[in-house]
Amino acid sequence: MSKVKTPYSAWSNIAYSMRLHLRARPLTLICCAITALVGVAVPFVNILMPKIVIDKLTAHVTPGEFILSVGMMGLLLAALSCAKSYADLMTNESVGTISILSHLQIAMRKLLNMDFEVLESPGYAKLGEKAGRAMQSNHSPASNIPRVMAQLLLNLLGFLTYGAVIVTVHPLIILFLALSAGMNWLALSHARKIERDTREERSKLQGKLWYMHKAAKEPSGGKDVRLYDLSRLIRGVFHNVLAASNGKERQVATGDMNAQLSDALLSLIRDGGAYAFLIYLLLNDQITLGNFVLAFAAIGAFAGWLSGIMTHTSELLRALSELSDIRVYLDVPDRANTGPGHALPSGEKLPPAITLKNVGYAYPDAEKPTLSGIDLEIEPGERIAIVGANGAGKTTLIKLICGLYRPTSGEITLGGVDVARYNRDEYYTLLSTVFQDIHLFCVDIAGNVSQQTADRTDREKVMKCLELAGLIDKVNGLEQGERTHLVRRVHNDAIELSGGEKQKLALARALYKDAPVIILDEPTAALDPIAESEIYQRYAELTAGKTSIYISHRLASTRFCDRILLIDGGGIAECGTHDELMRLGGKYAEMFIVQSHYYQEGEVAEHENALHLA
Ligand SMILES: Nc1ncnc2c1ncn2[C@@H]1O[C@H](COP(=O)(O)OP(=O)(O)OP(=O)(O)O)[C@@H](O)[C@H]1O
Repeated sequence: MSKVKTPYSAWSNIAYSMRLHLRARPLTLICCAITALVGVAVPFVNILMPKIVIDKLTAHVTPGEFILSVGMMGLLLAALSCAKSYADLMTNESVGTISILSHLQIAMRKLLNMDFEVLESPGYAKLGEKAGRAMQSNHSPASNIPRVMAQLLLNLLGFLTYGAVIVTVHPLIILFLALSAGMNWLALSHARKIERDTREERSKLQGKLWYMHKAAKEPSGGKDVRLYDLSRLIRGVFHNVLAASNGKERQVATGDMNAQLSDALLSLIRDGGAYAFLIYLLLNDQITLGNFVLAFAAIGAFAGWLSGIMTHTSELLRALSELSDIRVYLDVPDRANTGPGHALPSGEKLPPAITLKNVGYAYPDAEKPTLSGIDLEIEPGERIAIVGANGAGKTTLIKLICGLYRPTSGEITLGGVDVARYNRDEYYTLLSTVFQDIHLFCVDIAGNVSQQTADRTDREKVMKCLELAGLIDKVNGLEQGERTHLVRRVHNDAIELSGGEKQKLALARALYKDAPVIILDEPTAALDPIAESEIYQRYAELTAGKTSIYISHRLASTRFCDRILLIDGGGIAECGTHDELMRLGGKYAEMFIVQSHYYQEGEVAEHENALHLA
């Protein structure tokens, strides 16, 4: 998948984030606004108190009036502090969590429904890693946009309020403060530029580190790591990537540190200068003592508001760019037709013909197509076998027929209609498939066969399919029978199936679906010879009244098909019945003869008879 340019403006990201929180919990946004408003009101009342006390004392007001005004201020302060605590608690607890859970929900929906071709592409996986880092922690900037905005608003309000106080004392002070703030902004911009420029590279390096960490946790790879003594090699690679990643992170941290240092230095000069000027004004009777106290406190806090504006602007920009990563990942468009489609052919006894016209397919970023110029007509009810060397393109071809891939050239039709015109999910109802990589779900055996909830599962049919697939003895031997859970990571009482048993379960699943087209990609590769032979003997029964497509490396097992296709050189190199291909004396005949040497003649003949009986 090619790199996607971010199509989202800062405003669009802000609106997106607000909508997300508004939909999930509007109260959180209200609390964010309270945090900003009260966050500035509390310190303001705090700095106003000494001025009021001094003004009242110097004005010699009555004790009653003094207690009333100070008491009112105290009450106001207490009420504001309570509101602030509540709002802070709400925003701290909710904002990150809401963002993560909402994104997880959107991602789940997307991942379960998106085009398989995109899901499988490494480009999309990388987008996912980048987005994952931004959306998985409730401390990540992207998860905290409303909070960062509230903090920015708080600092802006503080800046304006305190600025107004300072301006009323003397406008020159504010000018001086603003000038030094500008210089500070330049230092912070430089730090942010470093962060932005290194972002892509840092993300790639972190992706590699996480990939290696994830791979180290996989028991399947763990075998090879131990038996081939790979740990030193892997640690070496990991160490190099880690060093490169640390280098980049240090670059960013140095930029941040320089910005902080310059902030501290400038604050010192700025505040020192402003205080000196204020003392000069007081000594020359140009301001009252009350205003001196107020402005003195305001100048001290003003620096905090200024650096708050800069820090939170910078954080917001970073959060918005992280949010773009998340949105790019979640918004990858689907090409498949998920809306209303052409009506599926119905009423026919047999499934409709599947036709491939000059079909070609190149994997994303591949130098040359894996398949090209494929012309094929699969007749209704025909039994097709696909054979060929490793990597010839057999699985790719069936994924094209399944609609999991879209041809990069040519067209595939079902009943004369381009399959892209059917609604994707309706088209999938026509297919029962067993692929080489079998995925079991964390439900019971019956649910894994029916792919339905327990109340919608036909248990009798499940048992029948398990019997046809050769798994019934195993299931009957289990204490909980077909109600036994699978996937031990999820259920403590689950059982683990062997490779061959998984394959039988996948076949039972395909049989339960009972779709008009059955597609099997090496469905017996992990089966023992007796189980494999039983499947061959039942093949006619299993595929009766259906179109079937069957990939196998066991050439003897493909002889019971109506037609055998040999895939070679990116196309159909040979096509015909077993006898026709043997007479042709081409690659199929060569492969068959080589393979048959490993079987005793009698065994092959016996096998052949069994298949013809089926
Ligand atoms: N997801 C993918 N991305 C890129 N290239 C792929 C992908 N899947 C397969 N290929 C490439 O396409 C070619 C055909 O692969 P395919 O899986 O269709 O072969 P096959 O004939 O089924 O092989 P086997 O007999 O080993 O199962 C191979 O060279 C493989 O490297």
